[in-house]
Amino acid sequence: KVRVPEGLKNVPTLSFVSLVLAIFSDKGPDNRWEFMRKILEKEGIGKIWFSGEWFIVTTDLELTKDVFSKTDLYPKTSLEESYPGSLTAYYYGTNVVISNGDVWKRHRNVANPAFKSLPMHVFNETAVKLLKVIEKVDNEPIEVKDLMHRLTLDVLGRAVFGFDFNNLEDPTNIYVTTYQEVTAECDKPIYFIMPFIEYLPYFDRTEARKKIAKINELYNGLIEEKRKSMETEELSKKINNNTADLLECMIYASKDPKNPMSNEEIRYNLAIFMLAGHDTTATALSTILYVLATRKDVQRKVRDEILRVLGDDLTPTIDQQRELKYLNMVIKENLRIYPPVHQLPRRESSETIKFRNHVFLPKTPILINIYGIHHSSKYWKDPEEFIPERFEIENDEKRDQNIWLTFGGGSRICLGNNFSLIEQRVTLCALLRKYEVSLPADSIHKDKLHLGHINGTITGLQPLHLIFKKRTE
Ligand code: HEM
Repeated sequence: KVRVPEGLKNVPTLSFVSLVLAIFSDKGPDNRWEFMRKILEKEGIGKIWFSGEWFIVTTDLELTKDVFSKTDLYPKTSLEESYPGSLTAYYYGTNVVISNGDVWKRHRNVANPAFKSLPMHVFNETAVKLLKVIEKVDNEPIEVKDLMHRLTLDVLGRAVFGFDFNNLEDPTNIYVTTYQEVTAECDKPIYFIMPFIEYLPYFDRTEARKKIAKINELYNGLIEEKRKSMETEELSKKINNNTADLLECMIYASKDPKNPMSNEEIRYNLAIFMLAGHDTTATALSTILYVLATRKDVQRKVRDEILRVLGDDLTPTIDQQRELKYLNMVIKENLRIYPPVHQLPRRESSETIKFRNHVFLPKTPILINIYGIHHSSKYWKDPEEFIPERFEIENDEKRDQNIWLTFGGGSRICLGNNFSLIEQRVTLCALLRKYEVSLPADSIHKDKLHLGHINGTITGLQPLHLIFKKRTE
């Protein structure tokens, strides 16, 4: 498979060695963009050899729009097809993120109502817990990447299936550590670069499978319990008074004979919601705190707005969130400059496709490079500058909507975008009201923020210490 297919011969080649070095030295998407920029800004498309196949990497908007609108022509690749019998396929199975056609529609129909009414009390209460943790280390550097992961795991556990991981107060409890071990094992890059090694006895992942069994036991128990509550009408009551968690909403929606869903399918969706919502929002919150710590003028302006809109409240209502116009622009610009999903999960052509003077044979893998689109000088003026005003309504409306792809696009757009935005706003309001944020003078990030590698889609971050100094109001 190393031989280049005829139709891709005239697509410029991107460096496989640079990519592997970037992955193993824990470099972020900014580093990859550096070695891809020249080709992608000029051609909009490049090819790279990876895990035994030639991939198309693109920042071209025409191709991107096609991928979003012609989902039958560019379906996602199932985990079982990409990595048959792998640990990742075993844990995440078929779910709303990785499925196509009628199967995807059924999953989306069941998951969709769950994201319509979000549990504000979970966001608010977790923000208060966060403040208590920070209070204990007042005015000393605290590692924010880990702290934000603890926060987002707690929020997800409670909002998705009513389970408190309690990671903020007790980061060493067995559910937290098992969950972290499972996700760390699933993300190990070596199994993506050389998927075949998973089948060699030396690399056997039996221990990891046992850990997955433990997490699955938790999920299965909760699913069973909630199915039972459907029989007693308890679940209907929760749905009617908007206190159901996402799992309860899914179980309720799967009552519809048009969208049946087995316990196993629901479990795969729980696993993928945790994946989709955990590192992503933690990265978003960490990078925005860095931005606020290093741009005191922005921090001051955001805080002034929060104090004006919220009055004496600690956390904002949904109506108040709409009024936080400057904060919303800062959030959007942060998500442009540091997109937590730097590359969309792989699609592949379902038939032969002609694109310009190239030919993609069926099953050609295609990756949309979000980081590249967000940082391309073809689409953005001064792309490396942090300018929240880009998102003032009049500027935002004039722009092609496909150049800000933080949450993807088309019918596969992120289901949890509001979930994450609300979580970010609530957390930031509580933090900025109470604390001044700054970067220690000796920080490794003093010249620029050093991103990192989590996996092929999600952006990581090097440890980031920030100082939270209590404000005197
Ligand atoms: C800053 C935070 C987040 C970012 C940047 C993000 C980004 C994305 C992106 C780019 C996609 C499109 C994937 C594709 O087209 O292949 C997506 C899909 C999805 N996201 Fe998010 N996401 C975030 C938070 C969340 C949260 C909190 C949840 C759930 C609790 C969630 C659930 C989903 C689901 C279920 C899909 C699949 C939608 C579908 O295919 O129908 N996301 N997300």
